[in-house]
Formats: sequence, structure tokens, C-alpha cells
Amino acid sequence: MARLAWVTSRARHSWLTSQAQQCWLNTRRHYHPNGDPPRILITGSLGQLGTGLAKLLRGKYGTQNVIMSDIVKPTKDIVNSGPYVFADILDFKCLQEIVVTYRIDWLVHFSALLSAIGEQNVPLAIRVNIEGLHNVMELSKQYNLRVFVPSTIGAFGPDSPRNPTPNLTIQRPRTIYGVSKVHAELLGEYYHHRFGLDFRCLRFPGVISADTMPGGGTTDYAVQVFHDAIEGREFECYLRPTTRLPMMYIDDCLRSLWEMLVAPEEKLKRRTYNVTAMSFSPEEIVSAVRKHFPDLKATYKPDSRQNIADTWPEIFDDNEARWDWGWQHHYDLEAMCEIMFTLLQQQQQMESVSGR
Ligand SMILES: NC(=O)C1=CN([C@@H]2O[C@H](COP(=O)(O)OP(=O)(O)OC[C@H]3O[C@@H](n4cnc5c(N)ncnc54)[C@H](O)[C@@H]3O)[C@@H](O)[C@H]2O)C=CC1
Ligand SMILES: CC(=O)[C@H](N)C(=O)O
Repeated sequence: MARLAWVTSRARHSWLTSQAQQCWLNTRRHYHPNGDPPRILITGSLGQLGTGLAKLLRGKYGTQNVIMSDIVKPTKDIVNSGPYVFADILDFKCLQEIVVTYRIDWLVHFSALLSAIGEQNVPLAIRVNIEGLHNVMELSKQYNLRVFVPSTIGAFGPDSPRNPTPNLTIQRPRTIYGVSKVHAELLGEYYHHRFGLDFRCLRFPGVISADTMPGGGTTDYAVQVFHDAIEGREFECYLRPTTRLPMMYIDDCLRSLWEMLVAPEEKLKRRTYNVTAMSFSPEEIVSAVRKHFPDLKATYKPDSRQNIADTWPEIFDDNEARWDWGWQHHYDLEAMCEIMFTLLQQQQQMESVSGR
């Protein structure tokens, strides 16, 4: 018996060791031949996804090797956490200067106007999402950068199959956001085939996170519900209770991004992949949240965002990402609710201690 326990524990130890080694090898695989880690620039890094990504990449490649940038004034915490520079995605020279000064190897391009806010200012969305993307493509070609550009479930439209939505299908989005993301996918793939640019792209579903509020999308309600529940407010949803959309917890989203960023060339059968973790409707997330906050009141007042959601996928088929480079999500609806409330409660406690 004791021998069996010893053998099992040795087997577990060596499995864990090989997992850790694999992880370490994955991280090292893209170091320079001289052993230097890649140097990475993140545009639009003060939005919902950027701060978390910077933290993840700094953990892997070193604080000084990940440069955050945006046009927004950073908090003291951001400035103290590592390099941060001003970068307007519409200013090509400014971008060139950053790439040269910091000897950038990889670029993660987050700057964008999201679906709902984009409809409120179409000319600005065209500038930021389309002209900005042109700058990023040219810059990446000129300096031979590996470039990651996120796309979205919003790159599909009413003519796309919605349940499920496969990787390769009709894309006729009806928002300027969606149009700009289809443009990004196609231009990136064109630059890859024409100029050999190392372009990588994932279509994300709605992303849910505790620390940064989302920036004006159609899926934002799925973050708001947690804040309303924990602060004892009524949750007023701008979508109908039965509107199903694909979603993902931020840790899964950022891990998928990193896995795509370091995936060996030979595993990538495409340059653009769907990824997802779950799909739910407002009434389903409300009942999941009520397991933690039974008194949460919810009302539904659909607005213009309903028209957008009605054209988006309900179930996202990400089998190709799972087959080609081993994508797996870790958080389902229940696990996401657990972690969201744990983190939000910790934040509440810290705020009450610091008197904010
Ligand atoms: N959050 C989500 O649910 C999803 C996000 N994505 C994509 O991921 C990327 C990041 O998304 P989020 O962080 O949620 O967006 P966000 O809206 O929270 O942040 C976007 C950032 O872009 C910056 N920006 C705006 N104009 C700029 C300019 N001229 N130059 C430089 N930066 C500028 C903003 O200041 C902001 O910090 C976007 O491209 C978005 O389309 C895709 C699918 C889902
Ligand atoms: C799914 C997205 O791209 C974003 N969250 C939005 O709702 O616009």
C-alpha cells in the first residue's frame, strides 16, 4: 500500500514536473537566440483587457519587456507597475519611435471603439478601428513584428449561422465595429500571405472581468450585473431576458491570447480563430448571480443594443482552436460567478479599509 502511494506520488510529481517544463519551454521558445525575451508593445492598454494582459506578459517575460501604451492619463499604480508611454494609434511616427526606442518584437493591438460606442460616433470608429489598424499593419511589416489583433463575435451578422457559428462562414456585420473587425481579419491575413507578416487573431466573445469596467460594448451588461448585485442595486438590463450570447472570463481570454501568440507556426492552420467558454442569456446569469445574492432584482428595458445582439452568434463554435493548438477554457458560468464575487468582495474590503 505504502509502495503504491509512493509510486502514485512519484508519477504525479513527474507529471507536474513535465507540465511545468512544458510551460517553461513554451515561454522560452520565442526568446531571441541570445536568450533575451521578446519585447512587447500593447496599444490601448488601459481598457478592459490591457492591464491584465500586461500583468500576465510581464510575469512571463519581465516587467521592462512589456510596454503599456494608450492616449489616457495613467493612474499612479499603472506608472509604478512598469513602462507606460503615450501612443495615439493614428500617429504613425509616434508608433515608429516607440518600436525603435524600445526595440519591440511583438505588438498586441487593443485600441478600438467597441460595438455600442462605435455606433454613437461612426467617423471616430472608422479612424481608430480602420485607420489605426492600417498603421499597425504597416508598422508591423516595416519592423518585422509579430502582431496580435483581437476580433470579436461582432464580426458576424444576421446572415451568419448563429447556433453554432463556425470559424469559416458568412460575415456580413451590421455595426461599424463589426465591419472594422472583418477588415482587420482580412487585411491581416492578406499581409500574412503577401508579405509573410506573422499576423495572429482570435475572435473573442463578451469578456467578463472584475477589475476594469468594459468600454461601451453590447455585452457589458454581463459585468454590470455583478456590480449591481454586490452593491445592492437593482439590475436594469438593456437586453431581453432570453438574448443568448457567447462569453468568457478574462483569465481564459488572456490565456487564449498568449497561447495563440506563442503557438508554433506549424500548428496554425488559420490566422483567425473563434474562441469561447460559455453562452448564456441575461435571465440565466441573473439566476446564477442569485445563488450568491438571492435578493437581486432585475428588470429588462431593451434599447438599441438589442438590435446589435440580435445579429450576433448565440453559440460560438471554437472547435478548430481546440483541435489545432489545444485551446481549453477553465471557467464556466458557475466558476466565473465564484471568482467574480470573490474578487469584487476583496475590492470592496480594500476600499472600505482605505476609506475610498
Ligand atoms: N472586452 C471585450 O468584451 C472584447 C474585446 N475585444 C477586443 O479587444 C480589444 C480590447 O478591448 P477592451 O480592452 O475591452 O477595449 P476598451 O474599450 O476597454 O479599451 C480600448 C482602449 O483603446 C484606447 N484608444 C482609443 N482611441 C485610441 C487611439 N486613438 N490611440 C490609442 N488608443 C486608443 C482607449 O483609450 C481604451 O483604453 C479591442 O480591440 C476589442 O475590440 C474583442 C472581443 C470582446
Ligand atoms: C463582444 C465585443 O466585441 C464587445 N464586448 C462588445 O460588446 O462590443
